[in-house]
Amino acid sequence: MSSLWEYLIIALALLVVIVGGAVVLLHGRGGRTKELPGRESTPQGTRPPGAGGGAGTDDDGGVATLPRPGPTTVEPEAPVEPTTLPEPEPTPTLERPEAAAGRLQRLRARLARSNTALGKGLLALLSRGELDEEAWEEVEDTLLTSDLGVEATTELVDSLRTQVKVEGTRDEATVRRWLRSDLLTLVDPSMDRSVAASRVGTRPAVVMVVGVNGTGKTTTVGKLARVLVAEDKDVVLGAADTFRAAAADQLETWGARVGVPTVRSDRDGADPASVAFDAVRTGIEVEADVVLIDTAGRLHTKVGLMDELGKVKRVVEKQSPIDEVLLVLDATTGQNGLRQAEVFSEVVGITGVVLTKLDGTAKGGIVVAIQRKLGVPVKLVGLGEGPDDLAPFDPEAFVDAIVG
Ligand SMILES: Nc1nc2c(ncn2[C@@H]2O[C@H](COP(=O)(O)OP(=O)(O)OP(=O)(O)O)[C@@H](O)[C@H]2O)c(=O)[nH]1
Repeated sequence: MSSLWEYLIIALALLVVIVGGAVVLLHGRGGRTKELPGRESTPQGTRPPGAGGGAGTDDDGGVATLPRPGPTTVEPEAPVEPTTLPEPEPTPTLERPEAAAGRLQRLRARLARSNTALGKGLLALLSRGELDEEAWEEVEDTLLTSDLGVEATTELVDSLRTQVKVEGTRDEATVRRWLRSDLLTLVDPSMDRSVAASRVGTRPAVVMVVGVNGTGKTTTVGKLARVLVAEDKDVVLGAADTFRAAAADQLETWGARVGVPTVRSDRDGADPASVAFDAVRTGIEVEADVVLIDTAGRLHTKVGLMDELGKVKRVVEKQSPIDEVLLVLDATTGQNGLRQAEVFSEVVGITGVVLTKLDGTAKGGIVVAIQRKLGVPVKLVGLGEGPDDLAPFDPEAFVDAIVG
């Protein structure tokens, strides 16, 4: 009897060992999945947005079911492909911007398209048979609609009246000559229209670009960088428009196309003064020729925003003087542009004007009105949305485009 018990105990012990071994084996194969470093596990019951129910996941996010394998077929062995190295990443080719000189000649047609109407209208009026008071009033009206301003219009009409009286002849060629010469005097070719873009002693030149919303500031900074790169300048861009979310990206893209670095903050709404400060510091460190600072568009009537602009300027000046403050004005806004110019000038002291969107307006007379009001020259004009559609302002080419 006791030997029967002994056999039973031994058999039980063997059973325990066999079952235990089987459990350990099964667990070791399928119980744990190693997480790839850096891959995040998705909390149960949640799914990243846009992730569909792929293999292994049912649409309700419940129990995963794997697709059933079909009948096993033995595939013939695939021929071994010769190993090819991956194609090297192409080096981004930098664009070569068009030289600045002569751009206005190329863009003259765009200027002329809208402004020759003015020139033609004037020529037709002036060379017509009888120049009575009514005709002179028409000349005045035509000039006023071009945004030349009352003062400049009066001067021009007076001068033309005198010439008609003194010389008598009024054939078209003569009248065109008068008009060209008088307009040129008003536009004032003697003004210095160069943009400060060369190192001053041991530091880069610093240019700040300001203006109301949507006038084309960011675009202008990008285009100006191209003008300067074409002149072999080393440029650094500062994205101090931290208000409009896409402005820094937009500026960075402009810079990258011509190999120009952009200093920016990754945070929307960052302090624009500190970005501007960093940009100038970078410009000093990398020994750039010029630092161009883009600022957020702001209404000249908002005191708080104008104060902020004053602060940007003061903070930059703790590190380096600002050599140029360019006011970007949309030529199509007409007389309101003059008021903007006055206020910006009071707050940050404008040294030059960039007149954008001159391609879409017959109001070229604003050039004269602004220069007179502020005493600062129009230095650059925007004549389209193309990357090289910003040209140094050339008074002669401008007047020629008007009088034909
Ligand atoms: N036709 C034409 N369009 C221009 C010219 N300059 C700029 N633009 C366009 O004007 C629009 C506004 O330009 P942005 O550079 O974004 O203006 P911004 O002043 O930086 O705008 P905010 O940052 O909102 O103040 C864009 O669509 C430009 O392509 C120009 O000379 N001619």
